[in-house]
Amino acid sequence: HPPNTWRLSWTLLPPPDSKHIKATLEDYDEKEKSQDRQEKSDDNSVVEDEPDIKVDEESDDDQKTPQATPAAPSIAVPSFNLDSDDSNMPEPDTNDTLPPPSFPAANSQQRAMPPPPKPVSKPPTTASSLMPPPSFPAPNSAQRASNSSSLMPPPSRPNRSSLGVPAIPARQPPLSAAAQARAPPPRIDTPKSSSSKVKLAPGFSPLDWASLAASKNLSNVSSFTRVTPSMLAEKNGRKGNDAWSVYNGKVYNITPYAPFHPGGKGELLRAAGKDGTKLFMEVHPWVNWEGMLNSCLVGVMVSESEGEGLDAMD
Ligand code: HEM
Repeated sequence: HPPNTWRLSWTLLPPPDSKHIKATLEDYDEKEKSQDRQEKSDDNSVVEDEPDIKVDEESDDDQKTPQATPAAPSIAVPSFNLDSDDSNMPEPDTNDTLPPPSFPAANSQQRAMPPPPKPVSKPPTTASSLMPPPSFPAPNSAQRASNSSSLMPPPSRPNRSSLGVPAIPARQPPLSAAAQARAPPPRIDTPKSSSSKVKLAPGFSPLDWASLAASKNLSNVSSFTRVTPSMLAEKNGRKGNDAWSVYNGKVYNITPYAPFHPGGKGELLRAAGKDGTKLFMEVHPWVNWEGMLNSCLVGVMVSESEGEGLDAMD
């Protein structure tokens, strides 16, 4: 870095003086000529002196760009010299001074390696340099030169049927507008209500039945009865007779309950005069018939002989 005083000396330079510049230039030319003569005499060469090109300095003196000349600074500028014997500066110990480090290190392997090979051909600088990179493996690679069968094809998709997955039916091409107009409207299957409940008449709701059944005995028999199959068959709800049904061995008079049956009177009377346990359990095994029909209990189912015997005993 130049000393800061340089900047100062430039600012303190006197204004350019054409006479001073001219004198300096002439002095410089004289010195150069004397040097040339000295060199030529030393070489003993036969080369003739080059003709001096004379420039009419007087004519275009005013048009020349003023040149600055070194001038002595008006103030004392301290000078520094690395070679100077400065007692204030610490003397470098030449024994401890190491040569500047070089890279790579002298004992490294990298230094022993040969320089990288120079590219054979210059990289293209035209539009071809914008081409996509070469495919992999390279066309001249050993991998490509070897048997191409070593490159396995991608695995095929597993057969859906082998995985136990039902095959998806192929899509049909969309119908044209005319075909759509001719075609019947798409059938939208509304989910059929699985309920077969009937609309009960007012005053025949389950709550109405509960209150009625709790109020009185609806069996229409004077006492607990042993019902034989022949007796049961007569109570089928026809000809003004009550309808009796057997559920799990117990005989119930189902006639008072018929208008309250959510599944309808007809459904209930299918079991009239019979054992309705199987039908009942097929439709609604969760229904607690014992609690609902307690007031309708007639008796228990007995065999024909048992009924007779009991009657005889009575
Ligand atoms: C005395 C005996 C019976 C009693 C106490 C009884 C009672 C009931 C009750 C409480 C329901 C409503 C069930 C619910 O909402 O989940 C019902 C529904 C029904 N019951 Fe009975 N039932 C009897 C006998 C029968 C018999 C013998 C049949 C048929 C042969 C039958 C056919 C039906 C049907 C079809 C429904 C409509 C089920 C539905 O769609 O939700 N019931 N019954």
